[in-house]
Amino acid sequence: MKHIPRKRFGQHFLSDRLIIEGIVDAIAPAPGQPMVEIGPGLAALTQPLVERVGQLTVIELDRDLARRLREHPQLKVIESDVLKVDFTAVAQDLQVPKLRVVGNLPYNISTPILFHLLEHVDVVQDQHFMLQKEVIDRMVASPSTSDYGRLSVMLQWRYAMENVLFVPPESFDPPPRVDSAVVRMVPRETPAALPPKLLEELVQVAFSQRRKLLRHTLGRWLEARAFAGQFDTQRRAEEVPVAEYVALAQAL
Ligand SMILES: C[S@@+](CC[C@H](N)C(=O)[O-])C[C@H]1O[C@@H](n2cnc3c(N)ncnc32)[C@H](O)[C@@H]1O
Repeated sequence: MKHIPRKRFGQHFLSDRLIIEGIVDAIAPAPGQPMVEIGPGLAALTQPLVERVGQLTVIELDRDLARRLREHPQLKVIESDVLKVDFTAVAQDLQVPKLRVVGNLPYNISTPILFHLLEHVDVVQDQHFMLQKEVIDRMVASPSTSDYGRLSVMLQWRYAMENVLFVPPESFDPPPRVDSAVVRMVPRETPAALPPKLLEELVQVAFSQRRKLLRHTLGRWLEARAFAGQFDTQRRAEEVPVAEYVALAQAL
């Protein structure tokens, strides 16, 4: 039976064969690799991926799609909201130290998914995600650009990232209203040790009023914490490189 795409699940199914091949090539799956796909949908990526890896774990929220996927003998289907999936437990179940995570993500929850996976970064080998191009622009942005913000700092601290493929709306059925792209995210091997929640709070305060100088926002926050170190607050949040935010969080 034909599946009617559900808007509330962000269902835009890939239909362009060349783009699908391009994404699979960018992922470069190899036999036996432990891989997890988020939101397999109608299996546009799932099928070529599983042909190369042999076995694949997929996470799908839509009950009808999950039922179809369960008929595939090489798939292990987790029928769940991805935000509730414990990726560390998935790696333990598969008895592997690290997972490769891939997916054409539902765009309405792409940022929460990225932050959820950040909590499980220790069991991730790499991530390849299709997202709104505008979100990827923010993820990989450099300081002193309008795209540079909370997402850039929180992710660049922990991952090396690159935009690997542009994907136009016509590549999907139904087409989304925005351009898309594929990002490769590789966890950094020796990240600075610090509590992520502290960095998150600091960065949120810094970017709360991005047009103002930091002395009005972060400066006050640092004063309240009796911070006695050196940090130039005569700048705007977007002028501060990731390494300086990380060093400040470490000094607190
Ligand atoms: C953009 S579609 C991609 C479908 C397919 N991978 C493709 O490329 O054609 C997003 C998929 O994620 C699923 N999905 C939406 N919200 C989800 C959630 N919270 N957890 C897991 N899967 C979800 C949708 O049902 C849909 O299959």
